[in-house]
Amino acid sequence: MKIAIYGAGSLGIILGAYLTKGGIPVDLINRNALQVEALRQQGAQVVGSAQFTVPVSALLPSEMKERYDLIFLMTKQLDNERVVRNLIPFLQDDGVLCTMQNGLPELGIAKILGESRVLGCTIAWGATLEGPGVSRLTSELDTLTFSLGSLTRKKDDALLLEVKDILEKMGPVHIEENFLGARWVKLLVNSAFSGMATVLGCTFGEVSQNKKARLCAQRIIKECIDVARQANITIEPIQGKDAVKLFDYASKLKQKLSFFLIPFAMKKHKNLKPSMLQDLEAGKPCEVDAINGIVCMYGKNVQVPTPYNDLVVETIHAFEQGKGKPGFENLQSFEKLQH
Ligand SMILES: NC(=O)C1=CN([C@@H]2O[C@H](COP(=O)(O)OP(=O)(O)OC[C@H]3O[C@@H](n4cnc5c(N)ncnc54)[C@H](OP(=O)(O)O)[C@@H]3O)[C@@H](O)[C@H]2O)C=CC1
Ligand SMILES: CC(C)(CO)C(=O)C(=O)O
Repeated sequence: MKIAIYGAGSLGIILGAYLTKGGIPVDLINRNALQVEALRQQGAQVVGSAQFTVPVSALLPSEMKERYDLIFLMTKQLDNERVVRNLIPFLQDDGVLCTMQNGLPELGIAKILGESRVLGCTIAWGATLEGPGVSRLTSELDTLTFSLGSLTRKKDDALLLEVKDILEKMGPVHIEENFLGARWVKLLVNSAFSGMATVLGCTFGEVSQNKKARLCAQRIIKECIDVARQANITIEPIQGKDAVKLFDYASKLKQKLSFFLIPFAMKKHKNLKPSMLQDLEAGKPCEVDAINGIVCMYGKNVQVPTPYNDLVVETIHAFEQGKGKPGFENLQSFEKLQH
């Protein structure tokens, strides 16, 4: 199987390093010439929770010549239509694209490639680019899990099983038949913790320790659960935890319990710094429309209000336009929503 990672940055360098180390040849493709040069000269360097360096095959998009059976898509979800259309000539006629992006990217990509040629995978671990060819694994080693699926394929589908074997060179892969439900649980985590940590300029741990920030995260989780329920989506567990059971509430008592549980649920992920915040710090636009924005869009469609998600989107877009910056002072505007 001829395989590529398209958009080998924070995540892609780490996945590429693990696959290559595990004996799966893979091309790491990136538009940034410095990255490609460093990957060629020094190899893919993983630092942080795991530390190793592996010689890899790295290419610029202009150097792509082959047609791939499987492309892992790891660019940010800002320009997906153009990126995916440009990849069509580099996919075999029966080749598939597996998007590892956050949000709900499969639906848009399926409109371009057709449902049968799109796989999706949620990644429950985190990574931060440290420099050309170097990426820091920020999650603990027992959380390097993947949730793999598609809009149409069953659990025993041969292709899903083949991709599972490939990804298991890095960590456990769960094939998810209710794949949208698996997407929604990651969307819930990203909306609440990536959203708030980006607004406040902090880590997941700091969101859950600060009671005002935790309250906002709790409300965002509740909005996601309410929207998904109204849209007939059954949210799946993540890393063995059932977010709906833990965090949905109809009574004051359950609401208090859910608030109390948040720091425990986030313990293993306390050091995560969201990729949205990393983008803002690098002066780049971020994926907020594909994360909190998607929840707001679904909310409108099913008529469930999403005021906390709306304010995250509004606040982060303001930062992108140079109005304000991430910091705990932004909690003030969220406090107004409680009245
Ligand atoms: N980082 C994380 O911890 C996690 C990220 N995700 C998701 O995974 C996806 C990738 O994230 P991440 O690895 O952080 O992203 P990065 O921005 O670190 O990596 C993407 C890389 O792709 C390059 N790129 C962008 N557009 C193109 C293009 N058209 N052609 C070739 N190369 C391109 C970028 O270059 P340039 O620098 O020039 O933009 C960048 O180096 C996102 O959807 C994110 O939400 C999911 C879980 C965790
Ligand atoms: C929070 C994290 C690292 C979880 O995998 C993530 O999805 C992101 O930063 O985009």
